Amino acid sequence: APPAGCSAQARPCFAVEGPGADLVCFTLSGSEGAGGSGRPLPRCFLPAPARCYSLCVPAAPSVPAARLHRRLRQRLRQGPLARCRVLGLLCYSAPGGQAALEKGFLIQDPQGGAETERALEELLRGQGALPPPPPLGVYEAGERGELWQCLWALRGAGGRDLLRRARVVAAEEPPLHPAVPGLRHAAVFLSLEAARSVVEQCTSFIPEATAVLDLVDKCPKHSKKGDFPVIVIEGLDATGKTTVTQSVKDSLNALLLRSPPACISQWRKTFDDEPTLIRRAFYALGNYIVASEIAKASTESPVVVDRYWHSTAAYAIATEISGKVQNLPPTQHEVYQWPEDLLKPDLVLLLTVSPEERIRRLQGRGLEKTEEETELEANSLFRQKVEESYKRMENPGCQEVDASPSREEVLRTVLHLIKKHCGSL
Ligand SMILES: Nc1ncnc2c1ncn2[C@@H]1O[C@H](COP(=O)(O)OP(=O)(O)O)[C@@H](O)[C@H]1O
Ligand SMILES: Nc1ccn([C@@H]2O[C@H](COP(=O)(O)OP(=O)(O)O)[C@@H](O)[C@H]2O)c(=O)n1
Repeated sequence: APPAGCSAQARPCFAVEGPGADLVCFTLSGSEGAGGSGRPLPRCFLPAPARCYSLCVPAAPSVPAARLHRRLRQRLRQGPLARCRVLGLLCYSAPGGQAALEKGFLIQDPQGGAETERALEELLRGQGALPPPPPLGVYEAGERGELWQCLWALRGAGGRDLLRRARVVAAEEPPLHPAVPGLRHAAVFLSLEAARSVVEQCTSFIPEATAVLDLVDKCPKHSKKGDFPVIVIEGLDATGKTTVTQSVKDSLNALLLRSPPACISQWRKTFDDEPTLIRRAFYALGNYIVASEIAKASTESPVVVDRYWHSTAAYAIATEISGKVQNLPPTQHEVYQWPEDLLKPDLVLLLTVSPEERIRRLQGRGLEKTEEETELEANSLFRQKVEESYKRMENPGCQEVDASPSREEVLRTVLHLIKKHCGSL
């Protein structure tokens, strides 16, 4: 009979987000003989003496859960745990299942030994009761080389209870990346209210959140565009957005705006240090503030905007969806749609350059790099996912401009496209 707590219906699947592009997937099987026969175990479980552990917290768009996940990630880099390798882990339902997504970590301890397990237990006990700390998954080899997961609930005072013991069996990669269904609530906010409510939950521990909300609430709702054209310039870092927006401003006598707007950019660092849920909500609200600036300015002159909604969505999607470009939500997915309550520009141009040219320009500029920019350089997959997400945006979509030629030529192309779409200026 299957061990207690492990029924066929409640069978979670796991995807390990390895450093490679693939999701390494496994599931749990109740009975010893069932499933997986002949298929190799997922390669993320290293052979003895190495040991593996797992921790998962709900991926529901909740501020406390998002902060618990981030706290655990930070703590897993410290003390005796620093010698472990930590990989991202997503726990999702088998096809047809109803379980909500959980996000966590697969912890590989290359040396094995009791110290790591003790440190993990201490770490979990130190997290307090709210939200409840996740159970600890411990993986151990059976007599015939098969692998078992023991799921332990830790008692606050010490000791632990076995929740279930189940065999680990290799599984197919799911047809859709497990993070895709939750994206719209966890990272891409499709209305002012959705983003606002996340930032509102942060006011008790991020004082700047109140200031951001005050600014947002001062903006007129549903700002309408004036009669002058509004042109947005998008693209990866160092593709020439600053250069192009400045020249377009001079050529058209336009007003130049940027997202996030100046009035909240002093708080960027604070929000960039927060988990995705909070960080992306901050940038989303920035766009609504910019919208009210665009509405006002476009009654008086053309407006050119350096980054806007498409940047917020594309970076959010690309950071949340691990692995290869094929893991992105399919075209026409809701996360590629413009929020209905956000002022739409007349034209969005996406500047693209080859990866080599972009790195040349980054080095030429010689400014300090943000963590995300460094990651972009190190991880060309991430760069490809940002660019592909930009290209999938709809209503309005992005019109691509090859920004590799000289500054003068790029400007000529951009002005030509503006003229074509927005008529005489
Ligand atoms: N068409 C171009 N050809 C060569 N270098 C360029 C061109 N456009 C911009 N640059 C240079 O590349 C670097 C990045 O450009 P920038 O406009 O700051 O990009 P972004 O605002 O997209 O980060 C700057 O040093 C800039 O002078
Ligand atoms: N509208 C915006 C603008 C920036 N961002 C975030 O800010 C980062 C890039 O901003 P940046 O100021 O470094 O961009 P550059 O203008 O320097 O190219 C992206 O990685 C996004 O995470 C956003 O989410 N939404």
